[in-house]
Amino acid sequence: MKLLFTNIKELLQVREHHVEKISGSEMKKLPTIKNAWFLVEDDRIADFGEMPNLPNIDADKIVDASGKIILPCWCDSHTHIVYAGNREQEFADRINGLSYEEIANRGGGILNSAKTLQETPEDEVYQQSAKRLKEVIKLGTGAVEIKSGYGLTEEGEMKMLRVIRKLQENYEIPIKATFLGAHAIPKEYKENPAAYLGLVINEILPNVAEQNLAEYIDVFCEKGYFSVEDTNNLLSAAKKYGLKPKIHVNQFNAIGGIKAGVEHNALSVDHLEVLEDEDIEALQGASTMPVALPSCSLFLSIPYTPARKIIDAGLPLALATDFNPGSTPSGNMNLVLSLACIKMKMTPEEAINAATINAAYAMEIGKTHGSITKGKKANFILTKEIPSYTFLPYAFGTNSIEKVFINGKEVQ
Ligand SMILES: N=CN[C@@H](CCC(=O)O)C(=O)O
Ligand SMILES: [Zn+2]
Repeated sequence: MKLLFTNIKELLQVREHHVEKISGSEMKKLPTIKNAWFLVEDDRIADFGEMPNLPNIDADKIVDASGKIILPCWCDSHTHIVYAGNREQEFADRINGLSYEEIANRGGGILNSAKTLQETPEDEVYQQSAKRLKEVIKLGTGAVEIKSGYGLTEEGEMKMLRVIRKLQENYEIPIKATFLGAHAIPKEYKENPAAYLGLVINEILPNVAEQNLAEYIDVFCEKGYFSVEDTNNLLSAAKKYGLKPKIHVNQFNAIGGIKAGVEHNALSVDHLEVLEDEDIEALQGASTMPVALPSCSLFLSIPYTPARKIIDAGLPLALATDFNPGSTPSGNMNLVLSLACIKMKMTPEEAINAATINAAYAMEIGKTHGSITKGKKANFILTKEIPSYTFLPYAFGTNSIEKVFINGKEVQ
């Protein structure tokens, strides 16, 4: 099946060759072709170029994309899409003055979602999660990472990871699974948190690895959750099973988690709302991708990750949603882009690079996704008629997407 798009106003993120990641001032450059054609053959990007040079192509279908833009789908490298129920009562409690921390301390927060998850049958968790996945694909997301972490028992964590596996089997987009057993201390372990970490390391992790249910290991490295020492112990244990770290660090406090992550060759360090100079230093020269989650900052009214400080230090940056019931009940990457521009002062070019190529790096799918490159998977967005690509983050809250294509097929 050959699908040809003609008269495209602008084709974005065009890379002749695969680029691993984009750092520092390079992030301001977004390669594009104006007045372009774009050929998809089956599930792959076959060719592209400028309209005046369009060769004679025997296409099965031709789409006139006049006034419209084509760009690679967003890659969302940090989500908690698999969960049960919601936490809108906590949202109301926060409006009435309680903080996220106060809600967590009285047994709400992650523990609240863990209770609901444990009580909800696996198939029901699957149905609720699949609904969210379908919703975000329609919003232009063509790859997601999904974490466990609302089980907090062996049974609960395995249940979540099995749901992720079922999503992997039933959906065509790349889905990466992350084991986040060390997300919070269950209340039964309040007096003995070390015993819970022991359970995660000695019981659940080996089981997860044996059943090959996760590729990555995550931990909430934060005051009141897991210390840097806990993080080191968990990441060392996970390494033996071949699980690479992608970790939650520096959300509320800078306690040295970034350095620990880099020392363990973490694929990414995520959140970074609170960032000190030594954290930036730790990231210099590392292969670890910093990941910002601006819709979490919006929802919790916490600081935004200092993108300028990160990028101006020559580092790369990726953007993700953090879709979860407590801190970010939204999986809309388009909103993430707008927030990155409006609140973090990223240029539209930087934001698009962060949500495509760098995001693909943060989930190790860069060879097949994240750019318009011949041979890569045909996961792309066709916009409505819009004046320019800057309109995408500018018109926040407007859905500028006309169609989404996954593996060359239009998402219905
Ligand atoms: N910070 C840790 N975990 C999630 C929030 C979890 C929750 O509140 O349910 C996050 O990334 O924001
Ligand atoms: Zn998260």
